[in-house]
Amino acid sequence: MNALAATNRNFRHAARILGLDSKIEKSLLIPLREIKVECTIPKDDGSLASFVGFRVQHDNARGPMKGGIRYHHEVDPDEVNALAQLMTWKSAVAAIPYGGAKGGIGCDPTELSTSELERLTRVFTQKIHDLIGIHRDVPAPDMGTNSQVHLFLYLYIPCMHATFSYSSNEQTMAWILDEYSKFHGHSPAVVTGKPIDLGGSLGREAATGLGVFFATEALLGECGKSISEMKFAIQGFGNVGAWTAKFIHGVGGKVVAVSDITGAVKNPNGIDIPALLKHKETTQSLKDFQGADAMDTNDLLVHECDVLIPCALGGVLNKENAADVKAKFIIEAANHPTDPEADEILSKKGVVILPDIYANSGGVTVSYFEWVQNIQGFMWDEEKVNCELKKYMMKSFHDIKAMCKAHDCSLRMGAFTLGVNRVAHATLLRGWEA
Ligand SMILES: NC(=O)C1=CN([C@@H]2O[C@H](COP(=O)(O)OP(=O)(O)OC[C@H]3O[C@@H](n4cnc5c(N)ncnc54)[C@H](O)[C@@H]3O)[C@@H](O)[C@H]2O)C=CC1
Ligand SMILES: O=C(O)CCC(=O)C(=O)O
Repeated sequence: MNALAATNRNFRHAARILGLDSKIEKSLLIPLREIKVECTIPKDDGSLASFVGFRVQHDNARGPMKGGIRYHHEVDPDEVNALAQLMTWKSAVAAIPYGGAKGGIGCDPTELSTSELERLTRVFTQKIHDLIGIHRDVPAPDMGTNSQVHLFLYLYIPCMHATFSYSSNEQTMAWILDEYSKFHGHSPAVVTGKPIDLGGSLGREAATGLGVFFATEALLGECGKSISEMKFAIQGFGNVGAWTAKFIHGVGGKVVAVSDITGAVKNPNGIDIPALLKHKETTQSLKDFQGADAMDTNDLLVHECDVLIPCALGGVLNKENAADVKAKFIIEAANHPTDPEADEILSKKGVVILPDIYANSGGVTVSYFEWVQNIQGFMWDEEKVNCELKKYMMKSFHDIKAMCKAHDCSLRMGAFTLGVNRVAHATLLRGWEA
């Protein structure tokens, strides 16, 4: 089932549980605006290349629209539409004053040079700059816009030509900020997840992983268990996967398997995550890591473990593999990793699934803190950011549990009913339902 059909199905199920009026149900389902732009850039070899970019602005009843921008070869309008809708419910679940949006460009960022990526990002920003804005739509990082970009500074010193290399994880957001500011004046709050030197927030880089960690702790605690007694398998070792693994390893949780696009590794006694991070940083790959055995990447999702954390693509858990999943808990750090058919199979097996619109909401929550700091012109310290994040994650977990109790439903429907109800209420208060 495609991402949009799956998201719509979950929304309709929640609308039924809440007994929403059909007019308001329809108005919440249809996105406010769908933008499609062609971005043509000169490649480094002088040839021209065109890429299609999307920004879907789903809903703004609760505030400016908010959501990441993804660079991936599989980006398509339906998927961006689904991800934008998920952002609306996610912001509402987290109780932050935003609506939902998402963007993407159909490209393989690993095939583009740094200067080609910069040109592409700037052209995309030129095409959408009048439709985004501090109080309108605030982009952020997502898959492929988090990765390290290496910038080379050439510094000429007499008798010596020295090359200095600088790398940044937040470079894509810095380019968007710079390009947008050419049209509208310096506007740090137009984008979040940007470098600290340009007004980024301390703690934003780790925030989604830290939020996943707090969410996991809350769920396991509710079941009388703790992270330190559990075995984890993690799919994806980018921004979200790597930080999640680091936090889990930090409190004694055993990460027994990790995969990314380059391969997969396993160790039943637990992988040394700091060593794996160092290996990845040096080689850009999980291959040839000495502290674990190589395994087939396709086996990661069905690997022997207590807790499975997908941190990469959508739709990875489906009717083909759901019956073989060994984990008792699934924490959805990725967006829509579980399609509805898999959801049904896993639920019948008694697997507890913590849904994406709660589990990965740490990223957008700290994006909100970043936006607030930019608007206030006052920077928080990292301890304040992390303490506030914990408070938000705990509060929404309890709010979701209350919905589950009230409607006798799964955690996914608890989160969906919580989010949809808050957006429906804001819509009614504004008088938009007609
Ligand atoms: N970055 C953020 O703040 C947030 C991200 N998310 C979601 O988390 C997921 C991951 O995002 P990021 O970590 O930011 O992206 P990223 O680009 O930093 O990392 C993605 C990771 O997935 C791996 N990957 C790609 N295809 C794979 C495959 N077929 N098998 C195994 N691994 C594969 C990549 O190698 C990389 O390690 C996405 O679903 C994203 O929408 C959700 C909330 C916030
Ligand atoms: O940080 C943000 O504003 C949005 C992050 C995002 O795209 C997501 O939660 O899926």
